[in-house]
Amino acid sequence: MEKLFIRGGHKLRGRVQISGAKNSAVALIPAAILAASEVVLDNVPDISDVQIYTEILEDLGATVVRDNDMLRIDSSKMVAKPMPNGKIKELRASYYLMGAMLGRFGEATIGMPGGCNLGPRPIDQHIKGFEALGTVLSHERGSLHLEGKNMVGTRVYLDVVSVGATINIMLAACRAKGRTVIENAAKEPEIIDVATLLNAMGASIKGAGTDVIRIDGRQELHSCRHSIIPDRIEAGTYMIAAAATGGDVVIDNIIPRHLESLTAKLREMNVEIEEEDDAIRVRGGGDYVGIDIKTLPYPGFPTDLQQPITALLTAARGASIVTDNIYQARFKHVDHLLNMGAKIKVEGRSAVIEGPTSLYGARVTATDLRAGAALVIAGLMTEDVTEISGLTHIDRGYSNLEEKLRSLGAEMWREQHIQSAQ
Ligand SMILES: CC(=O)N[C@H]1[C@@H](OP(=O)(O)OP(=O)(O)OC[C@H]2O[C@@H](n3ccc(=O)[nH]c3=O)[C@H](O)[C@@H]2O)O[C@H](CO)[C@@H](O)[C@@H]1O
Ligand SMILES: C=C(OP(=O)(O)O)C(=O)O
Repeated sequence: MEKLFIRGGHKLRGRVQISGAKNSAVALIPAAILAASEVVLDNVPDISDVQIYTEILEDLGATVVRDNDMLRIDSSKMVAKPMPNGKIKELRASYYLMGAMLGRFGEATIGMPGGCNLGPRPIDQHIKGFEALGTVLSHERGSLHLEGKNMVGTRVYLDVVSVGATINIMLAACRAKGRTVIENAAKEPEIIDVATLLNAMGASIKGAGTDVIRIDGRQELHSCRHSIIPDRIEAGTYMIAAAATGGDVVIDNIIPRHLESLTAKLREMNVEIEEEDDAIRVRGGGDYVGIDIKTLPYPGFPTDLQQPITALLTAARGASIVTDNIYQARFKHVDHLLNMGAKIKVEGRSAVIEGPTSLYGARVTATDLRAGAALVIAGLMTEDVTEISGLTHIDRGYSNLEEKLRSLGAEMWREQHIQSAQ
């Protein structure tokens, strides 16, 4: 088992380059199979979710070649084999193979997706969309079988604003006959990125980024090359880390507009922020005041930054209340922050943070991806050593985390530990 050690007490300084977005990459890779020819993606992050996705496509007969941050996906020899659990369970975004395989082959047999355990994560809205398009669903030995050889465009109203359902329905609808309209669609930048790729492949998608998306189905999609948008959650994590250490960091290769909700909240706390065209400079170290945060679908405050900002709020004067309106159980990081000296109470969907407290090093575990990010930030805030296990979660979503943080002055290293037999 690998562990990450962080010796805190260093102010982060310098510039950091943000990688391509995880939540785009894991949708664009399956989207690429809608063309039975080569699709090239640039700015692909070096994260385990991408690696596992690559292996899933290879298991299905595709050829995937990685060259630094470029990925060539040739799915011309791909076949519609069943995809039982195993790798499918290792990430959330494997659910996109439902829409993508339906679009490409008119059928899919797939196990249930995994991803971070944040409380219930149903996929009823994905299913609602597939059924509305004329897909017939059945259960086969723990897998879901979708049969949709004659999908016909239709109107789908999402009862819950869902990133995954919006993208999944878009993927299937690209190959359905006629027009599909998704109402109450999610508006996240990653959805625009997927629509941009699909349109470059010959699809006709209008309205991505608004809550009504219109898709006119096409018989065939073709090759193209596409560069993935910057990861706003990775960028936000570095912004918070810069503020948390009282540092001075320029976060490069980003779209500042995608981070407006975080920028506004950091300013409210008294963090100094300057926006440039494709960069943000964060200068910390002032007298931070406690604030309230409510997570919401985009353009609201992202749930994926709720855990990292909770670590920072331990340094703010007074009480802060962080409410997660998207996931009811996204508070597993709190117990570990308590072990590091934080004063936090979880009440229902909210965490109430009393500050300022001085955090100290402890042995903690990343229970999920952004819990891991919160603990890394907390570790940077201490004056001593923090030992973090559960690194497979962190590796799902952060490209070269240690390398990037070390280049900003952090002191951190990984060690292999043999697990003792109990
Ligand atoms: C791979 C990926 O892109 N993951 C992101 C995606 O997850 P994911 O696509 O799973 O999240 P959704 O936007 O679908 O979920 C939003 C809310 O809707 C609920 N829901 C969702 C679908 C459904 O069929 N029924 C239903 O009730 C979920 O339980 C949740 O409460 O968006 C989340 C919300 O921004 C982010 O935290 C994740 O990082
Ligand atoms: C929840 C997340 O990821 P996933 O949906 O892939 O589990 C995340 O990126 O914070």
